[in-house]
This record gives sequence, C-alpha cells and structure tokens, in this order.
Amino acid sequence: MQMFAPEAASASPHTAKPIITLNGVTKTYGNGTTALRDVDLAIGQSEFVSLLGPSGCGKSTLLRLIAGLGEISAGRIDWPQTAHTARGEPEHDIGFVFQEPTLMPWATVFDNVYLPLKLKRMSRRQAAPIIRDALTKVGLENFGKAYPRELSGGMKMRVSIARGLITRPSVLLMDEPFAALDEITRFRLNDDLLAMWAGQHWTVIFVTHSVYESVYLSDRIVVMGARPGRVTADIRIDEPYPRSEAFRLSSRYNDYCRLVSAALHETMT
Ligand SMILES: Nc1ncnc2c1ncn2[C@@H]1O[C@H](COP(=O)(O)OP(=O)(O)OP(=O)(O)O)[C@@H](O)[C@H]1O
Repeated sequence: MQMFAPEAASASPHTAKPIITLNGVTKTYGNGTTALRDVDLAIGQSEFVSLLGPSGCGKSTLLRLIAGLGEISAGRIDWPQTAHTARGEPEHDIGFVFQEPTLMPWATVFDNVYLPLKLKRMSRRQAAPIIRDALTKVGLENFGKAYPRELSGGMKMRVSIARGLITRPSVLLMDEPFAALDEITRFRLNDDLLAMWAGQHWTVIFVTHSVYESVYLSDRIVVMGARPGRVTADIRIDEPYPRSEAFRLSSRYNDYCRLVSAALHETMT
C-alpha cells in the first residue's frame, strides 16, 4: 500500500484518536463474491475521509459494515471510544446519507426530517425546534411544509442531509450523496457540507467516484482497488479549512488531483 504522508505532522484532526478501527475486515457475500479482503483502516475522530475507487471495489460494502448493516466474514470493526451496551453492542449514533435522497413522498419535509427522532420516541413538540434548526443549517428553513415533489434534486438532498444529522451523530456516512446532481449544485452542497462539518466536527466517511470532489472535501483519501476490494493508497490532503473556490483554482489543488488520479489509475491497472 502506498502512503503519502505530509512532511510535518499537522494539528488535529489528523492526530486525533481513532474513532473506528478495522482490522483484517473481509466480506464474502452468499453468492461467493469477496467484496472486501483484509481491510485495515483507522478513522480518526473528526476526520473527513473519502473512500475513492472504481466501481465494485467494495466502498458501499465497507460503509454498510461500518454502519453495522450486514455480517463481517472475517476480521473486526471496533469503536474504541464508544461505550457498549450490556449485550456488547456499541452505543453510537450514526447518520447515513444515500445517493438517492430516499424521502417519503407522502410526508412533508418536516416529517421526513422528524423520522429518526420519531423512531427514538421524541414527541413532535420536543423535536420541532431541533428540526427547524437542522432545516436552517441546510438552507431550507422555509420549506418545512413542502412535499418532496415540490423540491429540486439539490433541495431533496439537503433534506436527506438534515435527516442524517438530526440525531447529532458522531459519525456521518455518505454514499455518493451528490453523484446525481449537476456540477453547480454539487459545488454548492460541497461548500455547505464543509461549513456544517466545520461547525460540528463529526467524523465523515464519504464515498465518491470523483477525484476532484474527494480532494476538495477531505483531509484524507483512502483509495481502494477491486477484486478483491482492498485499500491501495492512503493520501492526506494537508490543506487548511475552510476551503473555497480559491483552493479549487490553486496549483496545489491540481497537484493533489494529479497525485490522487495516479493512485487511482495504478489501482485500476
Ligand atoms: N448483496 C450483495 N450480494 C452479492 N454481491 C454483492 C452484494 N452487494 C455488493 N455485491 C458485490 O460486491 C462487490 C462490491 O460491491 P459494492 O457495491 O460494495 O462496490 P462499490 O465500490 O460501492 O461499487 P459502486 O461504486 O459501483 O457503487 C461487487 O462485486 C458487487 O457486485
């Protein structure tokens, strides 16, 4: 595996304690497909990590296993900083945002965002200020009463992000959330996501196919290769936040994109 580490140690979050560790994680599906083999990875608290790799290299599988959806075939995933229930299950809150906003079409924006709190048995009255705050953060404060069919693709994705964040999770898992959006909307949501992350500093694990998006957003890019899915490079984007259009237009951004593209190319050939 290639490691691209910066010369100088940078301040947190790079030096943060791991919040999730994967050791020798292997996943073989019932049909015999080995989606992941021997994945070792430590995700630091408050890191913004992108998983980048060709189609079928196991990015979504990895995200789902971290979310506790599906059995691991070998190896282990640990949450070293998290308390455990009496049954040994980690007590962490995870937010999940999918590529499709997956909103309930019959429910208003308010009710869509309310769902995770409702599942936690919080009353509408108690939840209302929390939902208003979340909708304000994603720029939809005036759309609580709207239905999904009345929203653009970007707005639906904002609702999905508000719903993913409503329980104030310590880890937000995002599976190609902006892949279906046009470039302008995507850039805007990239900026909004970074602004929210700067305020809260949850840990983000972000799956993408886009080198450009991963370099803009992440402080670390984990490149994966296929057949079997494994980590082939771990690249730090040692560039301060907040990031802006100036970073996107800078030569450093270009250099990082070239470096990451080369690592991706290598894994595919
Ligand atoms: N439920 C399943 N049953 C059997 N095989 C599966 C299942 N889910 C995924 N796979 C296989 O596991 C491998 C990894 O799939 P996964 O969706 O994790 O990759 P990915 O990197 O997220 O792909 P993409 O970028 O195209 O979304 C693929 O070969 C896929 O066909």
